[in-house]
Amino acid sequence: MNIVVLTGAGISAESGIPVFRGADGLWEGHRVEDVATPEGFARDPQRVHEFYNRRRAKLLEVEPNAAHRALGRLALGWRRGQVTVVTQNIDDLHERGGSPEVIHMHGELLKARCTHCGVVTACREDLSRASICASCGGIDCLRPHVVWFGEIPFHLGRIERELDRADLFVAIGTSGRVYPAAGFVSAARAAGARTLEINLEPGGTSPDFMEHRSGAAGTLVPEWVE
Ligand SMILES: CC(C)NC(=O)[C@H](Cc1c[nH]c2ccccc12)NC(=O)[C@H](CCCC/N=C(/NCCC(=O)O)S[C@H]1O[C@H](COP(=O)(O)OP(=O)(O)OC[C@H]2O[C@@H](n3cnc4c(N)ncnc43)[C@H](O)[C@@H]2O)[C@@H](O)[C@H]1O)NC(=O)OCc1ccccc1
Ligand SMILES: [Zn+2]
Repeated sequence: MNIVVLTGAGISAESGIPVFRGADGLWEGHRVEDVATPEGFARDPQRVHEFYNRRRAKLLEVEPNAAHRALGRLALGWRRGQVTVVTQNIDDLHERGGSPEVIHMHGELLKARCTHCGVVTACREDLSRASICASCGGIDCLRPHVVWFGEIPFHLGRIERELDRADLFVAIGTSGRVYPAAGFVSAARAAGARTLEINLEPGGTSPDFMEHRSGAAGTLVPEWVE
């Protein structure tokens, strides 16, 4: 039985990472166009660096929660097939929670990419226009290694293959508003998978979920895994 798990900001909420939508959401006070698009970065790179520097500093302060750890146990203990964790999150809490392999379809906050030579490097400190690329020596050329709106997500081929052979698709803590991730449940269902949603909100985010469990991921995910 192959399981594909898709996670969103809701799985990291109980670790103290703000979600995107809603009061005190990440998008509060920031126009997506300004901080999460290539055009916004071209217009005002310093504003975008500050937006991601704050999130990076916050990430280094927080810990994975019971939901991250439960998925880590599942992936390490599952003998009846494959467990594939696909996340829209750019934090490293799945890895710190014990997940051996995580597909970051929207990139990773603790990595920077050079817009000159394309080299991706680890990044745990603030980025700015004065940052220097360790590979080509370029300056004012590093950007967060994340996928912005209008950019093609990473690993789509691999993800489509895993969705095709999934027997169970589980979405945890995602509002299902951003594509192509929001379309994965329909693809999995069309491939014959059972589909389960775990989300704080009662109403399902898509008619393609056969089962919906409403509650906090930190409580429901360990229950589901056990
Ligand atoms: C807004 C939307 C309509 N726009 C899109 O979908 C666009 C495409 C598009 C444009 N116009 C359209 C019109 C119609 C359809 C699509 C489009 N998509 C793109 O641009 C994508 C790129 C999108 C990626 C952008 N980058 C992100 N992140 C990285 C950066 C960063 O993080 O700064 S998106 C970012 O926002 C999304 C936020 O959603 P969630 O994670 O779900 O978070 P949210 O706050 O919304 O919800 C939290 C949920 O958790 C629940 N919850 C809260 N607490 C808990 C709790 N404790 N327990 C359980 N659940 C909980 C809540 O109830 C809630 O449901 C995530 O994807 C996240 O990664 N690229 C692309 O399409 O390229 C072409 C292409 C595509 C395929 C093939 C070829 C070409
Ligand atoms: Zn470079």
